[in-house]
Amino acid sequence: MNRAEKAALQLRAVDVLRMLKETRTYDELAETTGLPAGDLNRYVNGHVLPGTDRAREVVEELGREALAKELDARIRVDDEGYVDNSATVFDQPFLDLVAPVVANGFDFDRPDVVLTAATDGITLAASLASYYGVRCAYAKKRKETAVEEFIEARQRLQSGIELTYYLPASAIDPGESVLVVDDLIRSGETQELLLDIAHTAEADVAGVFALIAAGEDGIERARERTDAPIGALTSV
Ligand SMILES: O=P(O)(O)OC[C@H]1O[C@H](OP(=O)(O)OP(=O)(O)O)[C@H](O)[C@@H]1O
Repeated sequence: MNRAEKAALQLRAVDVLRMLKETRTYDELAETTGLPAGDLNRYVNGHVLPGTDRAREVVEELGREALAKELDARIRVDDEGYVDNSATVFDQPFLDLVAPVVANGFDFDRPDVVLTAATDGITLAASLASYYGVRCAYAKKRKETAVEEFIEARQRLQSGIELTYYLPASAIDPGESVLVVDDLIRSGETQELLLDIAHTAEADVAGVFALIAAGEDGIERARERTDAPIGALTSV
């Protein structure tokens, strides 16, 4: 890890501690983290930065657990099992906290491009791309007028409807590494289309990530398509 990466990790740990502090006293935060309340006070107030080892623990362990809990609290599932996660995908600061936890807590290699599908995956993909310092690309269900060349991926869904996603061909270069992300994975049809796009672009897949896995089908479907690591922050 170079100096800039260390500093980024330390600052992310402070972000996670600040989020946890919102609903806790310093004594409670000390209990949650196992760190002395005095140190926590200095971190949260920005007087001192946690060391790299502490920062990593906070981001990878506590951060992941705390964010998964926060995510669970925000998800609404209706009577038919459909998930409303607008409280999450509209909250860019929250997703900015998720990004380092995903980048450090799962086995994804740093990608060249973070790829998602419009619409709801975009804010998560943007946070991750910004964290890694790489491009964010999103496939759309319609062709953008001024773009000449597209990569297309088409599939007949279980419902019988045909779904096509289009990505400008210039968005991914052959040999680049792509992290495929989305807010939700349910049937895995969308992830499969995104993996098809990555394949057509002759890109490598760094991993597949969803904030929420609704059931196991989607994860299993993605697993059939790639050997890359696959993960979700929480499942319903
Ligand atoms: O695993 P799957 O069964 O493919 O479901 C997951 C997809 O469904 C939702 O998108 P949707 O198609 O509703 O489009 P939207 O993001 O524009 O709402 C969600 O954002 C995922 O992309």
